[in-house]
Amino acid sequence: MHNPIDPPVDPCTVRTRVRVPLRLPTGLMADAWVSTFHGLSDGAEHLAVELGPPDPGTPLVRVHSECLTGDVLGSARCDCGPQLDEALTALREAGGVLLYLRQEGRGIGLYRKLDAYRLQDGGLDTYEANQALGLGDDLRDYTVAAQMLRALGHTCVDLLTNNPDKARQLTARGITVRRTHPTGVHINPHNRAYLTAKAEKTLHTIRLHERTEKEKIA
Ligand SMILES: Nc1nc2c(ncn2[C@@H]2O[C@H](COP(=O)(O)OP(=O)(O)OP(=O)(O)O)[C@@H](O)[C@H]2O)c(=O)[nH]1
Ligand SMILES: [Zn+2]
Repeated sequence: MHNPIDPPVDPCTVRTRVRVPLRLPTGLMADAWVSTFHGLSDGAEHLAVELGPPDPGTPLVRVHSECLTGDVLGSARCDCGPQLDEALTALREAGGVLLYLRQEGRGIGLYRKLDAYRLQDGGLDTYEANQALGLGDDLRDYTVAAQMLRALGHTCVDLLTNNPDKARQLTARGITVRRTHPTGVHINPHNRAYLTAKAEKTLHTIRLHERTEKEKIA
């Protein structure tokens, strides 16, 4: 877990390494530029993707934690895939930055997340499963997100998230969060219990009474 009394890491040690265009298919308004970094405090290969109109002033920022099962494979056990799609659309329109953080499984890694899924299929919720594995509820530290934003020249942002801890940690790391925009609610029968646990235990701003069109029909 993030420790609020950790001293801030010197942001001047972090700088972009390369910044290259992704060469998106035409028709998507503008290209996306992907940046890598030198000196990130956890040494992992996090990515920043700048989208939409350049120089948007206070950029819209999505701090997205890696979820291979949801982002890439389309798993409906969580809401990560639809959140990523939604963020990419919003960023293309408004102009902003996606920070794609390599924090799979809220920081416990892919294999242990799948261990946790097995425990959840036995009746534990997402946090109880982490605890049964001897792990904290959420191991994510967003120091690297603050470092990446500073290296890109952003110290004031609008944040797209339902997770209050992201704004709290960024603020503690010297980034001004001017506004927080909630993401949409992407509920389905397979992720309802997961989203309920997030709303009740970690106070994610998710309006659970909203039902998907599919659920209304079922
Ligand atoms: N340990 C664990 N990690 C999970 C589980 N389901 C999704 N994740 C991971 O959780 C991370 C996404 O976190 P979420 O809590 O869904 O959302 P958030 O990033 O806190 O908040 P938002 O900004 O609103 O999306 C990704 O790294 C996923 O791999 C699970 O059941 N157990
Ligand atoms: Zn996910």
